[in-house]
Amino acid sequence: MEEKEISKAVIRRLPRYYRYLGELMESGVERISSNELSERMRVTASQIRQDLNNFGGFGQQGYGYNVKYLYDEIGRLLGLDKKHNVIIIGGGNLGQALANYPAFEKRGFIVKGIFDINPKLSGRTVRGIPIMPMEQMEEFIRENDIQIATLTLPKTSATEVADQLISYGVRAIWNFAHTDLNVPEGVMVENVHLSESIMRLSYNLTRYEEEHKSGKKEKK
Ligand SMILES: NC(=O)c1ccc[n+]([C@@H]2O[C@H](COP(=O)([O-])OP(=O)(O)OC[C@H]3O[C@@H](n4cnc5c(N)ncnc54)[C@H](O)[C@@H]3O)[C@@H](O)[C@H]2O)c1
Repeated sequence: MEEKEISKAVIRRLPRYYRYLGELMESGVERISSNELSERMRVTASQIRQDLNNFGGFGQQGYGYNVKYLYDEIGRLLGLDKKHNVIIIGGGNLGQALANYPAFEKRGFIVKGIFDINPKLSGRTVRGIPIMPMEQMEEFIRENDIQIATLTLPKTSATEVADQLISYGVRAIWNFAHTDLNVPEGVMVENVHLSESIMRLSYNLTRYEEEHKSGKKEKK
């Protein structure tokens, strides 16, 4: 299939489509209309049609979307049809929690190794994944075709370690350290901030409580 330029906003929504389509496939659904998908995903049907039209030729009037075809195509676009070798730098609480999560492997993200400066952690394993000293990182990256590096170390070391990773040929950084990294062109960074997510929840909760309070006042 020829691909046209897809907007960043659509790309951000693709993982969610992928998840829903995967669930539909698991429950044996072969075709779905934009209206049905809209109800499940709580997104307007017109948004779904607009988003999925980017891929062309999926929706047929009256037939809906072919779930498996769409799932495979979106998976291919997201690069999920290939395996990606991953390392984690910072084998503390968060690094170990990520290494302990087997679902990444199902999606093709294979955690090959964990690196940490703490010598007490060296030689340990997490779910069979070895924790190694930083001195071994360069050779490991070159020998194991590592594509993605996960940063779960303090922000004070993140920039320095990111620069090292880039010089060893890593092009994708999944950054959990609370700092913005300056990277050269051709290097991709995805920042994850769980605290921003809980702040959004807090905003919604606060707004609800405010509205609820004023609602009560009005009733009096
Ligand atoms: N982005 C998020 O949503 C999110 C959520 C939780 C924690 N964090 C951040 O992730 C980081 C890790 O959190 P944690 O709870 O796992 O902390 P932690 O202290 O349990 O683990 C950090 C690990 O990094 C190692 N380390 C320190 N400097 C290093 C270096 N230069 N090279 C390699 N390893 C090094 C330490 O030895 C330690 O094992 C912290 O910076 C924290 O603020 C981010």
